Amino acid sequence: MSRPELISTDPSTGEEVWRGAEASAEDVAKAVEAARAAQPAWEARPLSERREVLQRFQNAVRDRREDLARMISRETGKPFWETQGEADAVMAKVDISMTAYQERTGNREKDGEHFRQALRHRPHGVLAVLGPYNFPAHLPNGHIVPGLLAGNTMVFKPSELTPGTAALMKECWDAAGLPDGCLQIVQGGGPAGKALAGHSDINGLLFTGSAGTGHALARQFADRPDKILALEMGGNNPLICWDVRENDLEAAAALIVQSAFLSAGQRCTNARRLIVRDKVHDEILHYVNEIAADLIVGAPFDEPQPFMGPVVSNRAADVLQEQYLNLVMSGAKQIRPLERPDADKPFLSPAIIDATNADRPDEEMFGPVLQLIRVADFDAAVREANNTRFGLSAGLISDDPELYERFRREIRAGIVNWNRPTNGASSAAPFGGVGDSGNHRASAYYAADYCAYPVASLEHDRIRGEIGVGRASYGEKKAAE
Ligand SMILES: NC(=O)C1=CN([C@@H]2O[C@H](COP(=O)(O)OP(=O)(O)OC[C@H]3O[C@@H](n4cnc5c(N)ncnc54)[C@H](O)[C@@H]3O)[C@@H](O)[C@H]2O)C=CC1
Ligand SMILES: O=C(O)CCC(=O)N[C@@H](CCC(=O)O)C(=O)O
Repeated sequence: MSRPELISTDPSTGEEVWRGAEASAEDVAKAVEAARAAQPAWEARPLSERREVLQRFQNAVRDRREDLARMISRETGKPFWETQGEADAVMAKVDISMTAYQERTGNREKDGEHFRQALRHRPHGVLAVLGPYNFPAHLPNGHIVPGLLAGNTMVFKPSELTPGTAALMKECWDAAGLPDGCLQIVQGGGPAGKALAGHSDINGLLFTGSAGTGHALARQFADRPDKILALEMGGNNPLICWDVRENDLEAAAALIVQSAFLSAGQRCTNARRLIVRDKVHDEILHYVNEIAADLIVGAPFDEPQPFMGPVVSNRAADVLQEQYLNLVMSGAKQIRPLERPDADKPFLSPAIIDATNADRPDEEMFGPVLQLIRVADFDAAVREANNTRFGLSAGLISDDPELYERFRREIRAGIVNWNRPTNGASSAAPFGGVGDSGNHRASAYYAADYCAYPVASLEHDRIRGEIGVGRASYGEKKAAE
């Protein structure tokens, strides 16, 4: 029986980018079976050999850096300057994961008087990875590299919007000599993801995507405490701007614009809510508006390069327009409207809306919309910042270090920044959130933790056994000594 086709298209032109077959449930089962068959030999290889494969993968990505960046730009619409950065992040992940593996999950032995204590780590076995579209190479790679390094084999289902990027990454692994079966790609959307997540022979699932899908997966895994489930989900991220000196206003506005509109607002770490002191910060708004008006929105390979491209699809643009309209209808005031110059294309302008007196649903608006919220004092600002079921990233822009001390202590989020954008997190630090942003299995530097489990041992080279207190002859033995 022929399989349904999966086609990815360039959001900025509508042109076809990649075409292939969508995996059926049987294909998913075969992929898991192949990964299972390959796992013991991969784990048995010395760590040095697994590291060499990873380093060859890094070289293969270096050789194809531009191809990879082009493919990501074509499938997502992200500007070429940005996707070259994503290709670099893919390469950088290898060294960072090797350091993290040693530091977080390395082996240790300690000799005592009566026995040796050892701590070693073992891979879980076969791990499934479900990837998002917005960083289709870097984020799944952030699970795959540490997973393979720890000795797992992996089955990766990329986003249905970015199959070509996953296929190209696989070519890099093949060029690196990763043994057959160690990384299986299954292409498809929700149904393929469900089949993979529900397969009885995976040992765990590493997910990056929306909170809605993450909740569905948590329900699917509810009765499987034996399987590892790492959920990296979205946010409704706050950025407080407070007590900024006159001279710093323009710089503050640049931080706000970058936080809100980088990647056309399609980063989980983008600021969604800008919280300011009632009336006082109108100058900031003036600068934010001025910079936002100056941002180039364009196709990925345009010259000069755009600041941001389209959102990923017409469907995504429709959803955002609807969410925006709902805010307007519920009382929000437009400061910069959300515009879509061509109704058949998903290019959106950066939008700012005063939502202070609106009914604001605590949902992630995954696009270039920044909601302004005015409050009376800093207590109210922090309360508003924490007024969300999510807790991924949060930022404070202020010249006052004491305010930052308070903010850092009182805010609930996994990424908390001061006078830096809310996005652009480092892979050399843990990356994850609280609330509906994750399930306490931070990724990036801490990905090593969910890719292996600890085994603690008490050991002796020779057999030494004795029953002491409680054995009838113990007293006599003691007396004889
Ligand atoms: N916390 C983090 O590290 C990050 C979170 N994200 C979040 O990801 C979202 C954007 O990515 P999307 O691709 O739109 O997310 P999504 O949740 O729609 O899809 C993610 C993956 O799950 C699959 N999937 C969808 N429904 C499924 C189901 N019922 N069962 C199994 N698999 C299913 C998709 O095919 C895709 O591979 C945003 O919410 C963003 O905040 C994105 C990047 C980083
Ligand atoms: O996973 C890592 O290595 C670091 C985290 C990271 O790259 N975060 C990015 C965006 C991820 C996203 O929003 O999709 C960032 O903080 O900008």
